[in-house]
Amino acid sequence: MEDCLGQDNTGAAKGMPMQDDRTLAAERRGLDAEQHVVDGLYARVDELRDETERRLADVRREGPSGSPQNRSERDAFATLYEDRIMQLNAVEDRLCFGRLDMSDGERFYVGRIGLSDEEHAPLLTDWRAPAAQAFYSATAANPGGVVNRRHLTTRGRTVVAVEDDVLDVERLHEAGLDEGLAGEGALLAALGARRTGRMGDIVATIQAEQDDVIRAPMTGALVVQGGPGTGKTAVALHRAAFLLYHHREQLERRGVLLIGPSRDFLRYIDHVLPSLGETGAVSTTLAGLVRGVPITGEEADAVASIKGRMEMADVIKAAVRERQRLPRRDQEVRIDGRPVIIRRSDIKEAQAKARREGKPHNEARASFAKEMISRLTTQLMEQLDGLGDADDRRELTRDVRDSKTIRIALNLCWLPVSPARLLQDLFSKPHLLDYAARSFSQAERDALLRPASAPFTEADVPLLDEAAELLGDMPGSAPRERGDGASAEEIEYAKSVLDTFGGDGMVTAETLAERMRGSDSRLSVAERAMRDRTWTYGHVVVDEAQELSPMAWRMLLRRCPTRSFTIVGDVAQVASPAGTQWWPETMDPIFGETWNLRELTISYRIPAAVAEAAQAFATGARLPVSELRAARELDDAVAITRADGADALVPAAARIAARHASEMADGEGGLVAVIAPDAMVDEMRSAVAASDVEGTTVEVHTARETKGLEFDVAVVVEPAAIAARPGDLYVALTRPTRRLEIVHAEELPTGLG
Ligand SMILES: Nc1ncnc2c1ncn2[C@@H]1O[C@H](COP(=O)(O)OP(=O)(O)OP(=O)(O)O)[C@@H](O)[C@H]1O
Repeated sequence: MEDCLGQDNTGAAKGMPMQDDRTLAAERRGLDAEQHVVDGLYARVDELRDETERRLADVRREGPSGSPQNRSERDAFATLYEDRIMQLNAVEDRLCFGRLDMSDGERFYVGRIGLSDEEHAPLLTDWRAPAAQAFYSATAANPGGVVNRRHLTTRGRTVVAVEDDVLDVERLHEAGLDEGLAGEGALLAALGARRTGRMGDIVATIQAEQDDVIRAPMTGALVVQGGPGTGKTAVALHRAAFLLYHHREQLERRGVLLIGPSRDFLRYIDHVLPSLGETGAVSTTLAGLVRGVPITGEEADAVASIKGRMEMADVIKAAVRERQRLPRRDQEVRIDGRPVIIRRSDIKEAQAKARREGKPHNEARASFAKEMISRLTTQLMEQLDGLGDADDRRELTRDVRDSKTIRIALNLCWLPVSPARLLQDLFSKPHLLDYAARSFSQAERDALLRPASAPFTEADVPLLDEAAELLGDMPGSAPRERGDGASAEEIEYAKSVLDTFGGDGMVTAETLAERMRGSDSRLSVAERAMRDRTWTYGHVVVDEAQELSPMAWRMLLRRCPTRSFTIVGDVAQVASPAGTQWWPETMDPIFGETWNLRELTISYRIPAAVAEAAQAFATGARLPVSELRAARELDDAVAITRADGADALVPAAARIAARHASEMADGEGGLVAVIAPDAMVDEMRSAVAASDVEGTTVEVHTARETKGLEFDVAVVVEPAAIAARPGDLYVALTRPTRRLEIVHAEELPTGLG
């Protein structure tokens, strides 16, 4: 151990200059030694991949013959091997990124996945394993048995740098280690990298305050508040990977649901979990949970705000109940010339009976209809003066059921309806709104009114879901596949299969048993979950959670009755009128005592000067900002340009964007975003297209579209207009990793000057 302690990639302990040949030679030796280890690790991955590919080929070669049991067993194994190959491919980049030297002389390497040799001797420790925690949490003051923590930087399969944090001061007489940021060199290199438009994992440089969140227990709800760029999204994703690793049995069966604010955002993060070796999470937007209804409409904030209120649950309930109607009077109908009376009192009793069964409206309709048909048949039987037998009753039942008049009459009393239709009717018919939303003011009801043909909006999503819950499946729809799970016997069998063939920890016996059950069970958890609206997940991760309304939370709670949530957000960035400005106000009613708040305080995205400007604006606008320190200082990180009048604004912004784009095109490339007020976006797009630069993209966005995203350079146009919603401007100002350009014609908002 002695040879490499206290040396960084340049061979020197922190603070020690490397000057002479001896140091350089030691550095070379250090790199060579690590290269040797890393070569061994990649060789093991190759070996495992070859072996799995061989097994997959064997399974495929057997073809579709044999008993159904054999076939489904083979299918299950094929899926298993395919998953494993995918996992081994996904960990290729930066397979190993750290090494820990412990005070008892033990040494181990930390990487994306755990690896062991044929004799099961450990080669690489999974970053999520308890033994790897010290890599993220050890500090000089609290080394936890770590003498040295080494960061390995690799390019492809080559080790290009090593960097040491010496933590045992006694042994090495070394001091001056930073307690807040572990491995600053590796961290700063990661933070300074050009942005690609796709988020990468931070597994090699997770910081102590982030690690605390990632490894927190799974029970209850964990709310993580943090300013822009503090790594909330990164931490949420790494936490999902951590939980999947530690609670594999539970989570593999129920899955993890990840809710993001937009499709663009989901695309931005979609590499992260696979690169951590996890493919079991379902990522979607709230709207994505309501299938088959396009969400394309927009509406005023005031309307969205009303729709987000918890009282809307009662409105939807009343709207559904309104479909169970009582006729004003009895109605006489003739069946084969014989009279029967559809009595108001019978309908009332049959409805009450059907409701008592507790099924959703559409599903309970069958009970209502059955009861009514029985009562009407009894009326006909009575006309036979006691001479009718069971066969007569059966025949009369059929006559009643087949009568169109009766079907129409019963439908009017208990009308099956889809969630979309229910909402369309509710919001387009004033008398329905007056009935269902009677606790609302007249002005609120008027605000909710819209034409029946109006498209659905984001704020309708939780309402559609609420309606779907109360309505259930339409009569005649295909039965849902429920995740009832495999029987104990099937699980036992799967265990013995695993013992024989060796699953290599890739899959639990339960999952394998479910996959072996039949064709549909072979679908992944994600696929099954997405097909079944009533699917409940093992854990739910919510990003940009400050945007969710009380009705949206209600919708998510239904998907995780155990209330195991990771919730990340920033109340200062809230844009939705029904969102959260203060976590306790939203969380207390939902989670009671079972939620915890953690804060992240260091921004890894924005340079210090950008953080200062954004915080000054936010404080002036009285946004509920939390503490924010920037991990990096960069020169010239903020520039302000005053355009010569409103007409000069767009050309000025386009020129600045083009200048940065061309500078970047000369270097490593990168991303430039122009963030403009909604009304200026089209004009800005044409101006930018006209000054397009080869090889670099300049994107034009509204502030809201950039939520959660980041760019090397952000050109924020006319902040005063964006600041109509202060949270939007705060988001816009905090997107750049390198430089913030502010271009304005109007006065700048308070704090930005
Ligand atoms: N420990 C870390 N090591 C390296 N990079 C990090 C670390 N933590 C965060 N980052 C990087 O900082 C950037 C911001 O992270 P992230 O998007 O997760 O922040 P956020 O808190 O969700 O921001 P916002 O509130 O603006 O959505 C990302 O590029 C992320 O990869």
